[in-house]
Amino acid sequence: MSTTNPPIILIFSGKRKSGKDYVTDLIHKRLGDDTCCILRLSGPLKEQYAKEHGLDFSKLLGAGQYKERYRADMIQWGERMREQDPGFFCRLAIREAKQPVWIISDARRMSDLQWFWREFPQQCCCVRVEASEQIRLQRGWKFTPGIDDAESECGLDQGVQFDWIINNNGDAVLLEEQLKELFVLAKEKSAHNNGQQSINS
Ligand SMILES: Nc1ncnc2c1ncn2[C@@H]1O[C@H](COP(=O)(O)OP(=O)(O)OP(=O)(O)O)[C@@H](O)[C@H]1O
Ligand SMILES: C[C@@](O)(CCOP(=O)(O)O)CC(=O)O
Repeated sequence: MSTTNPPIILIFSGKRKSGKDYVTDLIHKRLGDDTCCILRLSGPLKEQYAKEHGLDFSKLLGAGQYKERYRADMIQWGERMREQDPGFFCRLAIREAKQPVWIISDARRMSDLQWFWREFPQQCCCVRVEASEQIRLQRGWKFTPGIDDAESECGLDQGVQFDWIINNNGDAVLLEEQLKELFVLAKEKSAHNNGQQSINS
């Protein structure tokens, strides 16, 4: 069962190898398991795709090259599912969430944001993770036509007013500095939520 009304949802997006997983893992570690959970829209997608194609789900979740071999096909497979039901992966991703702070680590499409805005109009905070092409190349990114110029990577390039833009070019001090306010906001919201829960109980 999920906490259907979390006080805050941080929705992260960013290009391949911008560091979405790195940054969201850092926030998660800092806030702790009781306060915060990471929800990946690609989690249920990869799980189902792995089952149907006899692949290693845990390797699809990792940061290595394995998932890149299947990325183009996974994108198309996921898009066919989304065409039938745009909220399909969003609903699956949040079903077990119990903590007050939800981190969606991988929004890619306007339809993902629209789903969260519609379901949770007061709680969504959109965060963009950015890194230069040079840094992304160093992290193993290679421009791939059909992926890096398609909706999966470019769907949120325009038309979104991000609440936060995090520069993640590898400077740990700068990253920490940028995350300070986010930590404060998340802690405030979760503390307020705990207060509300003890009033209601
Ligand atoms: N600030 C950082 N300092 C050191 N290493 C980093 C930093 N940010 C990202 N990395 C490393 O770069 C690689 C890519 O980062 P990550 O997997 O977080 O990117 P991503 O945006 O989630 O990529 P993808 O969309 O391909 O899943 C990882 O090996 C990660 O550890
Ligand atoms: C298939 C897909 O979910 C892969 C995402 O993998 P990752 O977040 O880059 O590890 C991308 C998409 O949904 O378009």
